[in-house]
Amino acid sequence: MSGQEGMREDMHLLVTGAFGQLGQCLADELKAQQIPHTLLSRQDADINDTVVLERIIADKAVTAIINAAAYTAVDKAESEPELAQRVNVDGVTALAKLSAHFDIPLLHVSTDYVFDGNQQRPYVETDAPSPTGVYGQTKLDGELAIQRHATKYIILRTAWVFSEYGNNFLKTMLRLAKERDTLGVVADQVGCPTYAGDIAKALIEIARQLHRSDDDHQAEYGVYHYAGDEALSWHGFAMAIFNEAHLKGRLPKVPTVNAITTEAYPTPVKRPAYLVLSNAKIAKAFGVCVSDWRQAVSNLIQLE
Ligand SMILES: NC(=O)C1=CN([C@@H]2O[C@H](COP(=O)(O)OP(=O)(O)OC[C@H]3O[C@@H](n4cnc5c(N)ncnc54)[C@H](O)[C@@H]3O)[C@@H](O)[C@H]2O)C=CC1
Repeated sequence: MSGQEGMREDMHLLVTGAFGQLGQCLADELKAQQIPHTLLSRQDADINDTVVLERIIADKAVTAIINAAAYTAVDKAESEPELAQRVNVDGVTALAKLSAHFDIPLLHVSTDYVFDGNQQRPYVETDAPSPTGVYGQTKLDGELAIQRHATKYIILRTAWVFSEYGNNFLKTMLRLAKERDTLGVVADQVGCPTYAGDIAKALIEIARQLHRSDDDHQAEYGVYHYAGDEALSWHGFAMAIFNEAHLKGRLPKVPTVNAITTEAYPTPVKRPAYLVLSNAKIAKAFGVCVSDWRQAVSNLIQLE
């Protein structure tokens, strides 16, 4: 557990799941912006542990919760649905109840996988969810639990998250490119790469705006989409990474990347074919910048 005190107004943000990919980007950003906060990893406090969380929220005078904790193993969830349910539904329900109890906003992160990807246009927040696997279903059930138990909430659905932390597509591709001359990458699934650092910035900016909003009725609580500003296939994403790494002198040779089909790369959960999230609602409500993922890729490769 760690925190910072007294740098800016009386806002104090509690981050759960603080040692995940997004959690670590939130930690970096909160420190950089000198915003008072408390970081809780799973070891510090399980999101199901209401008694511990209640004490921390009261002791620290927390003004909003940002939940970056989740069960995120999309395929594994098919064989351990109880575990996914415990975190993504039961734990999120506990946080929603705490949000209501303390009358503080809950900013929660959800996924594009609440949709089936069968639509031919970008998904807006009012499109009907239709998850294709256990992970997506538990994330949707978590959203519904928040809507049932809390009134001050932001549910931010995002997609294809990458960063300097944890395991993600960017890191996997850079590793594979150093090991192999030829790769096969799926070319018939389209989505929006999103830098976790940009999600962190967006969440903090929203928390700040909600905190400043004197009149709760003006606060734009609800469901939002937030994803990268340009959609492309995994194959296109891999090529963008390799070309940038090569340009920056971090990859001597761009490997041959064969475009393969979803059928040729079967996974326990069938991935959506076209899952593009519209950022229009969040841009209008909070004025946050969409994630410029190409810039983020370039910055991260520089750090390699
Ligand atoms: N990674 C991706 O591509 C995408 C992620 N998302 C969502 O973004 C959010 C953040 O994802 P990542 O940072 O990539 O995930 P991650 O798997 O890197 O981090 C999740 C963190 O939650 C913690 N956690 C798990 N169960 C917990 C519990 N019971 N109590 C407290 N902490 C617990 C884990 O220890 C881990 O540190 C999640 O809500 C995820 O569903 C949405 C779309 C795509």
